[in-house]
Amino acid sequence: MQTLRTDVAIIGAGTAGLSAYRAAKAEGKQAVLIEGGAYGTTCARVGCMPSKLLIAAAEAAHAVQLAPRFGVNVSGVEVDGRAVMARLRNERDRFVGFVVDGVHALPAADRLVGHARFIDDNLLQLGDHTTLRAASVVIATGSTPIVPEALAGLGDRLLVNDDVFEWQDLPRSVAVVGAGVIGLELGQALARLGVRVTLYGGSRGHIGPLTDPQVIDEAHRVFGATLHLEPRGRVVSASRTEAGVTLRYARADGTHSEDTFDYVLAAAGRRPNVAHLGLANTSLELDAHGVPRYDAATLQAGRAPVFLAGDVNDAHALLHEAADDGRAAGRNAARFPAVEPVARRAALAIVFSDPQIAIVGQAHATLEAGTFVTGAVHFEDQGRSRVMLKNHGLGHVYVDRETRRLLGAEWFGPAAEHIGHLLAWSAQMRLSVDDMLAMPFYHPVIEEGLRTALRDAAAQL
Ligand SMILES: Cc1cc2nc3c(=O)[nH]c(=O)nc-3n(C[C@H](O)[C@H](O)[C@H](O)COP(=O)(O)OP(=O)(O)OC[C@H]3O[C@@H](n4cnc5c(N)ncnc54)[C@H](O)[C@@H]3O)c2cc1C
Ligand SMILES: NC(=O)c1ccc[n+]([C@@H]2O[C@H](COP(=O)([O-])OP(=O)(O)OC[C@H]3O[C@@H](n4cnc5c(N)ncnc54)[C@H](O)[C@@H]3O)[C@@H](O)[C@H]2O)c1
Repeated sequence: MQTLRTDVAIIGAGTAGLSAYRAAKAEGKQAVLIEGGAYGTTCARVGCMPSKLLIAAAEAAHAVQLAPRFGVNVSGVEVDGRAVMARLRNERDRFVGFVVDGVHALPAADRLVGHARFIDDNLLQLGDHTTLRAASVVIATGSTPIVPEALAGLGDRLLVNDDVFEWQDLPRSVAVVGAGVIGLELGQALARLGVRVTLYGGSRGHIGPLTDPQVIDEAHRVFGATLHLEPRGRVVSASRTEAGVTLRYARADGTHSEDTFDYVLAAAGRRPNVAHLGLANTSLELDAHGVPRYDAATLQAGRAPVFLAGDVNDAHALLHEAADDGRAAGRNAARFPAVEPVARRAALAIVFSDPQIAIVGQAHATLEAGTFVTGAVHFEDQGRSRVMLKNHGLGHVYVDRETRRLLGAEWFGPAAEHIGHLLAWSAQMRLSVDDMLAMPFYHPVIEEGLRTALRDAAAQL
């Protein structure tokens, strides 16, 4: 057993960990990066990038299916599942390769391999080969998919996102359990690639990250028109049969459905990776999920020299937030005990479904009733969206009654990934609805839909 010392130990070489390592080094401190699994990050290996590659293939298939509605007839179109998955894996491996090369370029002494667990607040054990004493520690261990109890026991018929991206071919049918972000993105993409998909929502009827009841209703209606969506209910049982998995679902209205699929994909949320960290050996106070209580402004756990960055802190679970967290946690860990609050960017989350979803600034559920007005745009008759046969969705902007400032938005419509950025930049610049309406709007563009929503809000003030 070797014993090492460092200023900052970082557990997890994902996006948050890599960013924490660079920040600690930039402060002139010693830092080591500990990885217990494969290098390459969740985002590149089994998250953002492979999911967007699957969606890109699905969009290509969908564009062909839509072509006759423009008067463009196509014949003999088929989805070659093996080719779809081969491109996905090749491109994914390329992205992963860049990350792995970056890690290998770090000084060898700064890279430790092994599963880390705490012996006390400042002492870590790595596998059975190393103990590491650190003046401070950044926990950046990411998260793991949650498998609902009803799906336990399905063996190799149960999938999580990681498994999908290793497929050699597309299966015939998949039940997707959970209509959150992953469920929507992967469920819709698979359906568009010809896989028979049913998307099973949970008991509260959530869809994606939406919290605004009107936008949720519209999303249920629009997705329900093209996807087999069971919006609200509960999976009562799932059992292996010769044909695959038979799933029984109790709808909120008291009726039941039963269907058989090749596979079930668990997309019911993710939990922070804290279970095997030996946190009981530390002085840290843990919440009900076993996650150390920490200060959201400094990312410090209590008064200990321990910081939480990325998915493990259970706050945002987004790539850019993990990178920002890592930077802040790495810097504060290096400067400990002189920790400082971190300036955050305006909140922005995007779902790459079709239509896309963007949540900006304050989500509807976090706003205080009576303090804001809602400006709306319905996309059915929005000019450019209609031209492109993308005229589905509903966008809501929330504007403060007193200051007339943009507070947030829940946007479900075409090009929401771009509109979401305009909205997030406006929210961060603390623009008022009047400032935003004074900006240029070209014709004919989808941004004119944003202007409609802003005008609607302004008219109510
Ligand atoms: C399917 C999917 C699609 C996504 N799409 C998007 C998207 O489009 N846009 C977006 O912004 N976000 C997306 N995300 C979310 C994004 O991928 C995550 O928020 C981000 O990757 C989290 O980074 P992280 O550094 O916290 O965790 P990770 O990258 O998971 O890094 C954690 C690392 O810690 C290691 N580790 C864990 N425990 C230990 C231990 N005890 N000792 C040593 N090492 C340990 C793990 O092996 C891992 O390498 C997606 C996620 C998924 C699953
Ligand atoms: N485009 C992106 O940025 C992107 C893409 C994928 C994932 N992510 C990140 O990864 C996180 C995890 O994604 P996720 O989709 O797993 O989680 P999620 O929290 O977005 O969605 C999980 C959904 O499953 C439902 N659910 C829970 N238990 C259930 C059950 N037993 N049966 C049916 N439904 C159930 C929940 O109500 C919720 O709607 C996201 O919150 C997001 O931050 C981001």
